[in-house]
Amino acid sequence: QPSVVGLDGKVIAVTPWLAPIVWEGTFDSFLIDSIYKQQNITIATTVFALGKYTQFLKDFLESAEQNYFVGFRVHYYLFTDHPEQVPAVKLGEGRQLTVLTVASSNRWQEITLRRMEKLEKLIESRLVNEADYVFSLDVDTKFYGRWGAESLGRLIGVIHPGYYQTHREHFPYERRPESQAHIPVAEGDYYYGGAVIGGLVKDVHEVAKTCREQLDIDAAKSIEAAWQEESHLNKYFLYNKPSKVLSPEYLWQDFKPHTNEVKIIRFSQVIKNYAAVRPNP
Ligand SMILES: CC(=O)N[C@H]1[C@@H](OP(=O)(O)OP(=O)(O)OC[C@H]2O[C@@H](n3ccc(=O)[nH]c3=O)[C@H](O)[C@@H]2O)O[C@H](CO)[C@H](O)[C@@H]1O
Ligand SMILES: [Mn+2]
Repeated sequence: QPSVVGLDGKVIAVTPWLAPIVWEGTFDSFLIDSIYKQQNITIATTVFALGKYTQFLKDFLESAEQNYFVGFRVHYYLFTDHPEQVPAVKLGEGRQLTVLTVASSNRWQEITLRRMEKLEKLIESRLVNEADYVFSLDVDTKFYGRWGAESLGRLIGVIHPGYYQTHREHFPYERRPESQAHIPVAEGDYYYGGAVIGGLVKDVHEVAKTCREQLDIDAAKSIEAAWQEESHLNKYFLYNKPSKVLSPEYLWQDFKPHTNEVKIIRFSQVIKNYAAVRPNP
């Protein structure tokens, strides 16, 4: 199992398959932005806000405008069942937001896992023509620090902040062999968070399509993986390694105390009252 933090307490900045792990101090932000700016790219960003999760949109969008790909062309695609609740947030130059209305659901598990299918279809219908890169992000989040072109690459996953020092036997992977998301106990590199998926449009399409197909096979057998699409994403990344891995700086949790290795918190899950925001327990 690859380490994320060494025995000396220093962070590890490369995976065993030679993909960078992005940490503060490993890149020159000005240089890396200027390289990608020359390519005149568009970064599509999908975000879902169904039911009571529309309450997270204002902070998500406002903090993204301050921190997320500042100076780049960013196109948010916002899926919601309450288009009237989308807040008016002033966007910077070159940035736009498209609201896409979707059906409501009374199960949070269904909402989160259906994102794969919606992402797959959106890429087919629009993103192939409208964007170069795409990120799918959780909405119950806030940006606190820079998130720029250092995060770009062919296929991007993020190390979940809750498990970066956990032995893989204890990762919450799906363990039932009947599920397509099954990962045996002696396998696994990292535990990736479902809150961030990114990369080239074509490569993210492959992730979304594969996970949607695997979710469908499970559903036909009435199996739902331990952490829904996150479990299927972890399975996908085990056999299709990300070309770049984002450190937990790119996915923190507000309730987690700061640690020495994480020098900057860039993106973090806000504290939420699950019972109050989700449609079902
Ligand atoms: C930090 C992290 O990696 N979080 C993952 C984790 O729990 P989380 O507790 O972060 O899941 P969550 O409740 O935030 O749901 C994921 C996302 O689905 C959307 N949503 C969900 C419920 C709802 O009523 N309305 C709505 O819009 C919303 O965009 C939300 O951000 O596991 C989930 C699958 O079980 C997802 O893989 C999440 O990405
Ligand atoms: Mn979340």
